[in-house]
Parts: sequence; structure tokens; C-alpha cells
Amino acid sequence: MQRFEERPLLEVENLTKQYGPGCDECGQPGRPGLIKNYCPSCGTVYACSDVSLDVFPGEILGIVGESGSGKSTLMQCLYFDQEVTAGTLTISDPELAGENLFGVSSQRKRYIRNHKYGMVYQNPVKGLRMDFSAISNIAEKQIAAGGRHVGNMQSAGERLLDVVSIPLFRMKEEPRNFSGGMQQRVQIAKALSNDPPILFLDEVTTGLDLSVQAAVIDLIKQIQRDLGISMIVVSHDLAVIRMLADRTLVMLNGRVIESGLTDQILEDPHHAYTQQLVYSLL
Ligand SMILES: Nc1ncnc2c1ncn2[C@@H]1O[C@H](COP(=O)(O)OP(=O)(O)OP(=O)(O)O)[C@@H](O)[C@H]1O
Repeated sequence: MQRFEERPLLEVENLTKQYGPGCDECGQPGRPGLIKNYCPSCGTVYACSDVSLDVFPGEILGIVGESGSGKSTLMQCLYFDQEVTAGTLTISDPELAGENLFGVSSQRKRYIRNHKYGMVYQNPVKGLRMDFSAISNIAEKQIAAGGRHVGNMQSAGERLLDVVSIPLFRMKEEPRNFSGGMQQRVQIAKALSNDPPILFLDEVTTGLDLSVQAAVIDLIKQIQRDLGISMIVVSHDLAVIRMLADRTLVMLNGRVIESGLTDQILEDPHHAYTQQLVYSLL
């Protein structure tokens, strides 16, 4: 088993994202009045309720759950695509230490995204400019992270395309001409182009053929092995999480219902919903 440093790289405490005003019924600790993630008294939806997690250096944390369980909202909050209702986010980095990053200015959030984060979306259209060449897509992120030397950016871009197995003779092509698997590879290269300590992967294999899925999963594992980047991987598919994640959180109705080493969860699932997920793999 992999060993991780003792201090988490990223820590989230009690992240809550609600849509609606909330009321006395759903505002109580533990939110006893909710039906699933919904308050029948005031109509508020709790997409995420009091979610806490940590990710250690070099670790892959998996987040699994059915549609509507809150995984995407959680990812969007961590990536600052959404404002949280409550909660704290800290990253153990000399430039960011001690700050609740959910509370910083939008300029500072942009800095963190450009310098500390990589993101790979399920839909490549969200992560790539389809009318820029593959290498220009990478350059766009390099420039956002402060890159200015064209020669250096070009050689780093070529190296990244090589890492993700995009043939260099295709680097000037627009990703719209690429297959779904190739588009995901370019997204991964772009996400890595600022040397981020943390990479987010949101349903990155969903919708791909099984063989292409397997190749993308292999690539992600290879990147973890070679670069030691911490990753948060969201998927509705426990089979994907099983192949990738060192530790796993299971979400249901906006809450974390179970967490632990992925192997332990697979061998001894406690919650009835997790048991269902595990049996569906058999
Ligand atoms: N803008 C919004 N307004 C109200 N409710 C929302 C909004 N966005 C999401 N929700 C609700 O929040 C809950 C969590 O949604 P979320 O998309 O995070 O789930 P998910 O697990 O990622 O599912 P999927 O994979 O289908 O996107 C759902 O009940 C959803 O209906």
C-alpha cells in the first residue's frame, strides 16, 4: 500500500451548498427535517451538507455517488465555480497556508486556479477551446500561470502532449478533429501545464468506449506514479473509482455516508447504499 505524508495537502471542513433560504426546520444541526436533500418546509435543496474531506500529497481521493448525490457540486465548490454557503478550505502551501480559501477574493481564487489547480471536465468542451490548436490550448494555461517565454512554453507543451500520447504531428490541429479519448488526453495535458499540486477529474471517462476508458485510466495512474500529483476523482461508477482511488468517499443526498481506504470499502461496505454499489460490481 502507498504511504502518504502525514499532513493533508487539501482539507475541507463542513462544506455546505444550499439552494434556497433555509429555515428553522432544515437549519438545525444534522438537518433532521430533510427528505433526501430537500426541505419540504421551505423548499431549500442542500446539494452538499457538512461535507468534510482531506487529500494527502500524492494521493488519489475518489468520490462516488449516484446522480444528484452532490458530487459535481462538491467539485465545483472546490474549483471555485460555485460559492459555498458555509465551510472552510485550506491548502498546505507556503503561499496559501492558514487561509480559508472559500473566503478569499475572486482575484485570489483565480490565482489559485491558475497556479495550484488543474481541472479535467467530463465534457471536453468545458475544458478546451475547440477552435485553438492542441498546443495553443496548453499555451493558454501556461500564460495564465505566468509563462511568457515562447520557446520554453512550446517545448513544455510538446513534452506534455508526448506524456499523454498525442502524436506531435497533430499538435497544430484543433481538438474538434480529435476523438473523445484524444480530447480527454489534451484536457489532461492542459490541466498539467501549470505543474499543479492538485488535479480535479470530474467523470472524465463517462461516455467513452470501454477500451478508451481503460487507456485514460492507465494514463491517470501513470501521471500519479510519475508526477506524484494529488487528485480528486469524481465518478458515479465505482468500477472507475476502484481502479484509481487510494481512498474513497461515498456520497448520498449531499452527505458523505461512508469513507475509507478503497479496498476496505470494497471488502467491507457498511452503509446499505454502499453495499448496493459494491454488489453491482459483481
Ligand atoms: N442551481 C441549482 N438549483 C437548485 N438545485 C440544484 C442546482 N444545482 C444542483 N442542484 C441540486 O443539487 C443536488 C446535487 O446535484 P449535483 O449535480 O451536484 O449531483 P451529482 O451527484 O453531481 O449528479 P450528476 O452526476 O447527475 O450531476 C441535486 O438534487 C440537484 O438537483
